[in-house]
Amino acid sequence: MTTQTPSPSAPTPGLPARQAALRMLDAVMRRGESLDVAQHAACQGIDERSDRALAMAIAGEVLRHLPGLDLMIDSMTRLPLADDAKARMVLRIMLAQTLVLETPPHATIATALPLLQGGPRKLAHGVFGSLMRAGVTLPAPELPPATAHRWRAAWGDAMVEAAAAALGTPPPLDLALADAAATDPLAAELGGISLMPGHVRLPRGGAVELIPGFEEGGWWVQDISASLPARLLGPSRGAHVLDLCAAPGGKTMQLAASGWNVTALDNSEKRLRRLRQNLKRTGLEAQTVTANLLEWRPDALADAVLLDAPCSATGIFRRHPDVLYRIAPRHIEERAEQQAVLLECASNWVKPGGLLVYAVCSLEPEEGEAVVDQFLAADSRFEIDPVRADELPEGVTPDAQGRVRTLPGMLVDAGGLDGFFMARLRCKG
Ligand SMILES: C[S@@+](CC[C@H](N)C(=O)[O-])C[C@H]1O[C@@H](n2cnc3c(N)ncnc32)[C@H](O)[C@@H]1O
Repeated sequence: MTTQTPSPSAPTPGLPARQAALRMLDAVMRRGESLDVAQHAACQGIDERSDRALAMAIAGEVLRHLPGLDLMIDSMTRLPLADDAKARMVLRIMLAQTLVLETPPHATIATALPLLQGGPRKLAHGVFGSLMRAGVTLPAPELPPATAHRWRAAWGDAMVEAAAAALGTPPPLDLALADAAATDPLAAELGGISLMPGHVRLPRGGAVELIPGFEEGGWWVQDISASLPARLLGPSRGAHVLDLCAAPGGKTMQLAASGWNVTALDNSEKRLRRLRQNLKRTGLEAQTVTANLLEWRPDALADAVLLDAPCSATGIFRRHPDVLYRIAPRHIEERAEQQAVLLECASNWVKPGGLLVYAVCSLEPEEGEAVVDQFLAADSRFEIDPVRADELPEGVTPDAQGRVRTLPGMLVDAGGLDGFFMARLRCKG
């Protein structure tokens, strides 16, 4: 048997995944890109799916645990490393690898230290080695101070504690079913639970394509919170609904499955392609329109309009912890301005007596409650159509005005849910 020694120019095995993780983190923290977008460029040239998944896992875990990792690093340096120092980021990667992903320390050193080629490798090696010898363990996850401060002011201490706990808990995988009657059999088959008809929750994510029934298309992945806005329109017998800002189509599929005649509009052709693929897989139907909502006119007023407006997406921080580091107050302000304009536009396409549902997957009241309050104060054509408790899963209740706000801390024993805001408005007859 011969042993092959790697040629001196061969890359260290495992290094490309760490390089990609470093590039992704740089894109999120410096350029404000989302991890999903950053992943594409950062993983160029990495062929193995498992390496791309590892890069994503490392970057995600760094973001999930960042304040705690920084505390450890700072405990071992005489002077704190600059926030954006490469050595700090590499140390974060090393600690996340070993403490979260359970890579043995020697393998972490071999695969991550080369990221500091020509830089302070000795320092990083020393800090990491000292922390390992001290037997450090991972502290409980924490929100970044700016987010914690903002959410504490909006929702109180208990919400901030619940959000930090949610950050450290792998979120479950929710399936939305085309046929609500199939709920119990599917839950039994997949070993899941159901919180509402048409909903099945599996304990955690994984390769969705490998879940039995994926090819048959009887369900799609959708957090229970994200399924609530379309549920507020109820079933229909072919009435016309405009699903505005529709892609990739979770709500389009719900509406089509509930009997609505759906026109699904989005300004992103790329995202609409995914919507069409989703419709094809599930065998559901909708007309699709690629257009900027602000420049489009429908042929006729609709019986109902659903506006799932673009937002900061801070409500999905459990699955996308990068939002915690990308979203600043100025982004929230910009989004809120855009949402007000989109809501005003969408309201013009509702028939008298028809319904308008406004929704955002944001935990910022400026993008939810405030947008609807402002709209109603300026537009006397609409009034709130209060949501009833029996339209929601047990443990989620409408607010005093009949709007719905889902927060970390709700349904915790069942695995929690994403943060959403939604309101159902009626166009006065
Ligand atoms: C929150 S996502 C929609 C998610 C979708 N409703 C679902 O359930 O799968 C917001 C969408 O708004 C679209 N969008 C943003 N600005 C738009 C505009 N001016 N006109 C049309 N679509 C827009 C984005 O491309 C994005 O797909």
